[in-house]
Amino acid sequence: MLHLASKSPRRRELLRMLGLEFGVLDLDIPELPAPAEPPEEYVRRVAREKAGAGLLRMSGQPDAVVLGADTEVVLDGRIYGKPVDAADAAAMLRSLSGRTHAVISALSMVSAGRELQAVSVSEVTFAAMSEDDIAVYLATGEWDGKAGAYAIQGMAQSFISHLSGSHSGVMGLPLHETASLLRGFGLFPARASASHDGPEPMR
Ligand SMILES: Cc1cn([C@H]2C[C@H](O)[C@@H](COP(=O)(O)OP(=O)(O)OP(=O)(O)O)O2)c(=O)[nH]c1=O
Repeated sequence: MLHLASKSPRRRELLRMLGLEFGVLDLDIPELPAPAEPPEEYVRRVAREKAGAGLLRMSGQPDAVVLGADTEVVLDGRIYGKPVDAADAAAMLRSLSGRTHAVISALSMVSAGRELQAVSVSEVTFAAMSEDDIAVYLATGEWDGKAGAYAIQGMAQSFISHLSGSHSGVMGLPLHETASLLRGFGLFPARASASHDGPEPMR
């Protein structure tokens, strides 16, 4: 049985699109880069820690397969995680304004004795944002809980002028790579008996 080790409603919605049945594990994994830790290594490490903690939680079930994911925004080698408050979000948006940044999403899929990993890197270009634009965006609240203080699945599309890469990857769960890992575990495509409620609206 597949379990998604994530509190993120976006990851749940995206994984549902692949038509599999899965459980959800609510875990709290500390997210803090080590000094001088390269961004991609950090994102991989956190995804692996989430999956590993999920597997530990499922230790009574030897056939459990657990998926963990992590997403960070990276600009000039600096990692932008989830903003702590609106002022932090404003500072992030000012830094991203008028520039192209990377969004790195890492996946780790584990079972007892096996791990597969994948990484999706996308490039996102922001148009220049005025202080007014930033204030309007902050008022939507969309930035809360999102790496880099924006959500590509929402109003942020009004200032994203270019995306090169994976839309689902920027949202937190790159579905092409997820499907590849699931194939590696013999879980994709889903058997016809798996129920599929269909995608729900993005938030
Ligand atoms: C850049 C971007 C990020 N995000 C979200 C995806 C992730 O949920 C979040 C990055 O934080 P993460 O730490 O990757 O994930 P999370 O804390 O939300 O959930 P969990 O650790 O329990 O799996 O930012 C968007 O929804 N849209 C975007 O455009």
